Amino acid sequence: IDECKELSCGQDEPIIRFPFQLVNESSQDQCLYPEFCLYCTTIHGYNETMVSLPTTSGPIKFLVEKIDYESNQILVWDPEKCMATKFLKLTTSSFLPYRFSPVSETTEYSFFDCSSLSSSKYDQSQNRITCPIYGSNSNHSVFTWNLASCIKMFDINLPIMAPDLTNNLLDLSWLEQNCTVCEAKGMECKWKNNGTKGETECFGCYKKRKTILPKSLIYSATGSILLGLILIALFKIFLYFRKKEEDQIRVDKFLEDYRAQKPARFSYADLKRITNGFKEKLGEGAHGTVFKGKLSTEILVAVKMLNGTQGEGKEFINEVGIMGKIHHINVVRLIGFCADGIHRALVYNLFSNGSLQSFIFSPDNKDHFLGWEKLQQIGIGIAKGIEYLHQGCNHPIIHFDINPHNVLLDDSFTPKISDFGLAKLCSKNLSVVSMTAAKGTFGYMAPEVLSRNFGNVSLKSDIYSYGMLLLEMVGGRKNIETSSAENFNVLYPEWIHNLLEGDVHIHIENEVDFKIAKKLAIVGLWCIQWQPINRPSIKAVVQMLETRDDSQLIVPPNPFQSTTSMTTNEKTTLARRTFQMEIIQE
Ligand SMILES: Nc1ncnc2c1ncn2[C@@H]1O[C@H](COP(=O)(O)OP(=O)(O)OP(=O)(O)O)[C@@H](O)[C@H]1O
Repeated sequence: IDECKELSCGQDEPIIRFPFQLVNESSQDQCLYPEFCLYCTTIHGYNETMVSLPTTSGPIKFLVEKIDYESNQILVWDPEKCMATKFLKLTTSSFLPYRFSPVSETTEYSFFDCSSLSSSKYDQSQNRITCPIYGSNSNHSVFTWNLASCIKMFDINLPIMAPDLTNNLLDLSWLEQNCTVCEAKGMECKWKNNGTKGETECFGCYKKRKTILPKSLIYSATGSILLGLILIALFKIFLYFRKKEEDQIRVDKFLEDYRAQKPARFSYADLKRITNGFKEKLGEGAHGTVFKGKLSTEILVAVKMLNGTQGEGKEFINEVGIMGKIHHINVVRLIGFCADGIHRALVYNLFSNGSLQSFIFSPDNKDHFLGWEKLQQIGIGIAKGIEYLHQGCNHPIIHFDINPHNVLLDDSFTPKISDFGLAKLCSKNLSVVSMTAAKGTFGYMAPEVLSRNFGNVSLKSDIYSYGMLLLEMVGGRKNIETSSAENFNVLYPEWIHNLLEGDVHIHIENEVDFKIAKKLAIVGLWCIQWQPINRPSIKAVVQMLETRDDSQLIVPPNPFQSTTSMTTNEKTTLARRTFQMEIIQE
């Protein structure tokens, strides 16, 4: 827009901007604020800037010599070379928004009437009086200007700056126009078109100001940018190599961890060192002796030295093969193994509390009984371990030897299933397993493992063993000791049935505890159903144990119901008969 252009009447003429407005001399009606309207004219072939001040005693024209927008001052020159006359006019009329530029000290001015002088003498170029009225600073000598023929009119003291009256120059100030609102918006002011006089409006000039930067600044800016780019590049290179290094560390760590998942192989000499010469014996099982060992100050281990008389070591290979693949919180982790000549050993984490067997006590035995809450947690833990073996691995694993000896307890009594010597890997969808020999621990073995008359060997065989373990935990006695070796399997569950019917008295005061005991017993009874098909899956077992709604738990049919009128001896005979059914060899 026009207001944004830098206007002037010529090369050396003052720049015209707000509050001034440049108009054509002929079209003064465009003037929005006449006192601030400037126009261009030519005098003696020179471009000049003119202002016409509309005073009360008529308009007075001046040439504009200089405009100082900082101090709001305008220096004007009288083209008629009669500044004294115009000065007197101005002193006697209002010429707002201008005023004389004030000074701190008053100055005395003397005025002379020189109208009697011939016009030829009004020649300033020859130091002659140029006007009928002459005004001068009183200090000036009257002889300088040949004032002898003039009549002194008067002297006045004015606190204004008019030292150049004789030079036709006059300094005027204009009242500052309020432009703060526009400036606050980063815009500029102009007189409002069609508005009342003095009304302003804002406008924006978006032209780019041409700025010439010093060379040193350009060099230092370029240098800084280059330095910045080099630093960024170096930082990126550093990040790249650090990321690469981190990746390598991650891969190494992964490989290390991956290797750690596999059981390590120990020599016999290693085991001797680890166990401090097989010094501390933890226990003894059918397949070997277990010793305490130390891998490091933090890792304590149990080293199970297998009996050397174990033929081709099939069970050993089996256990290493299976254990190396499985990792679950409720399954013992195999740390390593030893196959060094005739020596074979398995190395596990050490579980300070030993096997569950040593924690099965009657609730009446207040000193040793673990409490029903803890028993329930242990029961659930074992079930989850079995669930992992049955359903969580690549191939379902049947343990075949779930019993309290093969459940170890860590510091916080988390159960860990161990002893995989008899475990068997099954193909994924096969729930029926071929068995060439019935093996396991007497008392926990499912009937079908013993005799094919009871059905096929399957995952349900572990459920049976688990059921017996649960019932043993509830009864607080070791089932194989219940009665004679012949009737243990029959009498014990019957005892539990009687417990559920309230016949056999176990002292449980607490309602919550009673519910837990009842739940464990009911689940145990379902697990030891004679027909594998009637036993729940391990998933269902976990669900039943974890349910809070025990109203859903139904006591399974009592396989001994029809014999309620029999004496214990008669039941034992029946049971023996049942057990004496023919074992079908595969
Ligand atoms: N990792 C272990 N941490 C602590 N004690 C253990 C560990 N492994 C075994 N034991 C102890 O050693 C005993 C013997 O264990 P082992 O597994 O050899 O025999 P078992 O399970 O009792 O019998 P079998 O080997 O005939 O099944 C256990 O009863 C237990 O007290």
